[in-house]
Amino acid sequence: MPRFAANLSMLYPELAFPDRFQAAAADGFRAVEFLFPYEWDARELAARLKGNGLEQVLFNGPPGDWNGGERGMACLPGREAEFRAGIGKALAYAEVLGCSRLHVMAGLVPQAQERDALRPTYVSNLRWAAREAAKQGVNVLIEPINTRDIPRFFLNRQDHAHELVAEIGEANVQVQMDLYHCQIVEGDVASKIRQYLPTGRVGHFQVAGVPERHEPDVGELNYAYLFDVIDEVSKDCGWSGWVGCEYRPARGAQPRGTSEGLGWLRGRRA
Ligand SMILES: O=C(O)C(=O)[C@H](O)CO
Ligand SMILES: [Mg+2]
Repeated sequence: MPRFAANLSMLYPELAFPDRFQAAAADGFRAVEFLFPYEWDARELAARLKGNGLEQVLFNGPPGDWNGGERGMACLPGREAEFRAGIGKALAYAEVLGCSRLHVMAGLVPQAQERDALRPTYVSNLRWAAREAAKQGVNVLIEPINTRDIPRFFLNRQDHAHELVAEIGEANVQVQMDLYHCQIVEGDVASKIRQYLPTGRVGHFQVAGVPERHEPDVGELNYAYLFDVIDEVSKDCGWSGWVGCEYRPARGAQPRGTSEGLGWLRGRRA
């Protein structure tokens, strides 16, 4: 059975962020992920994890000016110093949270620039981040994201991500395979799991229904089937990572809306 982690940036929206740890544990989760922890003290978050018996399995590096529309800095020439400072900050959080996966967002292709022209900057930034992360046993993850949600995002396809991982050439760089984005951009999701999971280069999965990004049992993807594929391939190749539940509960911020939407998970937990 896949192991499922609650994404606390999206689940339990009716609760204050620090209270979501307890809610996730009460719903039977043993692990969590979230996007950005930086407005919270790392020690306070570590205490929430410990107090609720939870493991932190993933979070994101600083994305640049998120409210101003930025979605990462890794591909942006001229932002290297800020990128490196952000990785330093993220790794300090990773240490305190005991987290071994860091998602580094690629960033947007600036207007009037070609994606390929940004590749050297992206590769060199990721290589630097990976070497820093390796010093504390952290894996750096890169995630293809669909361009409907994030227009002009640098990284959209699984094949592009795996090509870049090979070019970066560091053992601790892996792909965060978000099946929601994968279905929107390219489809053929089960075949892609079978193609990429055995390579050892998939570090984490994330799931959500398509197209609304609600619970996995809402929408066009058959997750019961896909979880069986992950199970089957994992057994063959010895993969033992996590599946992040990164969706917006269909019942929105209604009290207990997240918990009531977890029916899809019943009987599926490792
Ligand atoms: O949007 C996603 O799918 C993510 O996983 C990012 O971390 C946030 O954009
Ligand atoms: Mg994702």
